Amino acid sequence: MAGNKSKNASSVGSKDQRLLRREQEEKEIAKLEQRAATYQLVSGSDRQAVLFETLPLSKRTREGLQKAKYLECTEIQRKAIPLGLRRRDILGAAITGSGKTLAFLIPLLEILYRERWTTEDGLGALIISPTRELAVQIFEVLHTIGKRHTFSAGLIIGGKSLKDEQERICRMNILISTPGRLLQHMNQTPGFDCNNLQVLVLDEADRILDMGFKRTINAVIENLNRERTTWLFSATQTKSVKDLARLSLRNPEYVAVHDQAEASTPAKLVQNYMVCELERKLDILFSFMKAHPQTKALVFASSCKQIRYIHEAFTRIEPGLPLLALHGRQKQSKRVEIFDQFLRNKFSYLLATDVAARGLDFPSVDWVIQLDCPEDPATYIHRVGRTARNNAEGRALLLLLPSEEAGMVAALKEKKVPVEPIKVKDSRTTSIRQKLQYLCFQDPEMKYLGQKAFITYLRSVFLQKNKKVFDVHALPAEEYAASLGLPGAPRIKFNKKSNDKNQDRALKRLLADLSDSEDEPEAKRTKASEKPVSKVDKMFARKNQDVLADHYTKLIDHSVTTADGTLPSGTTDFGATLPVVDDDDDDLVVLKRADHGLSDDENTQTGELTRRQKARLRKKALKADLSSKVIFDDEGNTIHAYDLKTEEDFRREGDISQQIAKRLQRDRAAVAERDEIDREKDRLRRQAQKLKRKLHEKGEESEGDGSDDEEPVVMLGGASDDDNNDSSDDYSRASGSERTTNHDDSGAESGEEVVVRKRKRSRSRKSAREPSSSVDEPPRSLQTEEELALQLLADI
Ligand SMILES: Nc1ncnc2c1ncn2[C@@H]1O[C@H](COP(=O)(O)OP(=O)(O)OP(=O)(O)O)[C@@H](O)[C@H]1O
Repeated sequence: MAGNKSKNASSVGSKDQRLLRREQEEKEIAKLEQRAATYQLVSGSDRQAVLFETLPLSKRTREGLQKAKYLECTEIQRKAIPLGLRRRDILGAAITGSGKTLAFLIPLLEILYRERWTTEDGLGALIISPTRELAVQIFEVLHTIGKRHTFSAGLIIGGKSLKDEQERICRMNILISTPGRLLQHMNQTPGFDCNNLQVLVLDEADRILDMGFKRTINAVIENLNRERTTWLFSATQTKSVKDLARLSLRNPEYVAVHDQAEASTPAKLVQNYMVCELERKLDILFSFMKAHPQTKALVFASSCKQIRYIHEAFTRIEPGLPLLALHGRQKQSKRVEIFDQFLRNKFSYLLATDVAARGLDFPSVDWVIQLDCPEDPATYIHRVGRTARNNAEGRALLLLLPSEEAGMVAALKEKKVPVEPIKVKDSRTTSIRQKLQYLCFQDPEMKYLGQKAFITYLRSVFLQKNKKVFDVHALPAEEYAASLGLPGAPRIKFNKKSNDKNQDRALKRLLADLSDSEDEPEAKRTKASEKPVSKVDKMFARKNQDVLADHYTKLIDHSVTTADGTLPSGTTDFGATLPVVDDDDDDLVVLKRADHGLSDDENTQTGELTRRQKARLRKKALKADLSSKVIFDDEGNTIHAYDLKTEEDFRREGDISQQIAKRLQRDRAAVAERDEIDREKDRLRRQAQKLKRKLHEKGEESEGDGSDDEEPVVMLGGASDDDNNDSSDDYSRASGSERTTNHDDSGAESGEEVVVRKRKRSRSRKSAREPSSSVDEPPRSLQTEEELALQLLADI
């Protein structure tokens, strides 16, 4: 009784507490609404450092920030948060590493809090990220600062079971997702409703809005309500009116922190470029790594295949190097593992494609090395932005080919990127060519990787739009191949018909294939889902290329031509070892059908006729003599099967009505005879089937007559020579196996052979149970009966 009393008292107490808390929160929300409006007025001209404490933020958010030791706003936060709190649409642009993530996460939490959002209200905020890794990172920041809030948040990035996600997704208040997976849920998850959405955030907005995601994002936006608030953030923000119209932004505020700044890259980032020949790139990279063992660096290359090759080769040459590799062709679990490892490592080199170029916040990266020229200044800015983050120092090195220097340096300067040239010290560069050659010679797998790296690099250069910077014909293919340790340059033929449209399509594919985030599903889904790798890739997926080489040499044209029909400079014919075959118009390489050197005339002279020639002869013969049925001999000569009788021939044979009567009589007799045969066949077939049934029953009986310790093993499969060899005979005989050949009803061998093996056969028991046949009819063995049945069936 007393216990009940105290229970009641405590439940009343907690109810009171809840009510009290609710009341306090209501008061807080009212105050926050008011302060947010006033704060905005004051903060416009305020250039002083701003503490999070002073912003009109809820107690829960402030506690989360304090716990994570975020005390003072960065500039983009100072400018964007107040606007966000007022639910204005925002276009936020600020240099890499300047804190854009908090600039949207804080107001997002606040808006939902002020809306008193609960699980029942469904999805309140949606953040879209171009890559899985970035989505994970945003989720972690949200988790850190939103700890005190009660919203449910989910990460939807693919690479996991769709079903598991489907179960959770409908309960989420905040979702962080990659575009493709999000659309998949919009299409496939019942009850996933985004109609109540309050805030939509596109992180790395220019990337999400570019052609790689265009159709996906358009489809996603169609599923969203228009009354939402939309925020776009990036270090290289889009100002395209078209993009903004697509998102139905309402009078957006453009918050650009570094617009007036001297540089569009972090102030403490030292940036250099080095001009070097293509064939020296790996030597330079290797020498750099040897000279800087205690460094945390990110190395960017254009394609997954290059990353794989360099990673594999360098770890074999110098096993002590702390090397990691990250690219979009890895499994999600592997990607997460590598990401975490690089995050934790103090000294390490991470070889990566552009999957790591945007947004990722690895702590204390000292160097960013760009082995291959980036696609454009925006990509450059994001790549180098992995270092010198949040006011820290950092260094960036860009390797440029002589043909790329003028165009790229000019483009970078135009985008306010202060990059200075430095020279390679030959004396400090070690050549690893011989080591790579040895590796490729020793291990076909390495050679195969090298060939793939070669092809994808050339392809990436060919597909680049900016032809002022990227000139595939200026590449020294043979020397580059040698620098990868290959015995020669794989032959590539560039398609003449490659126009702008084709180039666009190909570039889309390249984006999926090379820069390769699996979260760039559009390119994958548009074509790549049916065609996940190009024909070139498939070709190179063959590991026995050398075996095929001779054959393919005949199939391909030996004159390597380029788009303008000339030989690319420095390209040599190494096609025999590495034929590249592709007949897609928009693909980089095409197959030229082989001229087998066999002309019709030559063949005729040899006296052998091709099938086509025979067909032609037949056609000719038919045309020449349509009145007679002709058949053909092997050489295609016509033979008249029968000649038509003329009326005169017919009359000469006697009275016409008599001839007809005779003919009828003959036909009737033939029909009767045929009927008799059919009846007999029918009888035999029934008899055979009956016999077969009996046999079957007997067979089952004899199989089943073993004791419990009998263990039949049934193996099904086509008869092979091996089945007749000694060992298999031994096996079957010694173990008392019986071999029967299955036949179909027509008596033909079905090709399916059943070997029934019994480990133990109790002969005594079997004979005891076998029905004793009548005395005058000796018992027919299973085999004899079967043979009889088969004979009967064959007769039919
Ligand atoms: N107010 C702050 N005080 C201290 N550190 C902060 C603050 N805001 C952000 N940071 C830190 O700065 C780093 C960079 O932040 P963030 O990743 O948000 O940058 P970003 O602008 O989104 O970069 P990118 O353009 O590369 O995506 C992170 O490590 C983050 O924890």
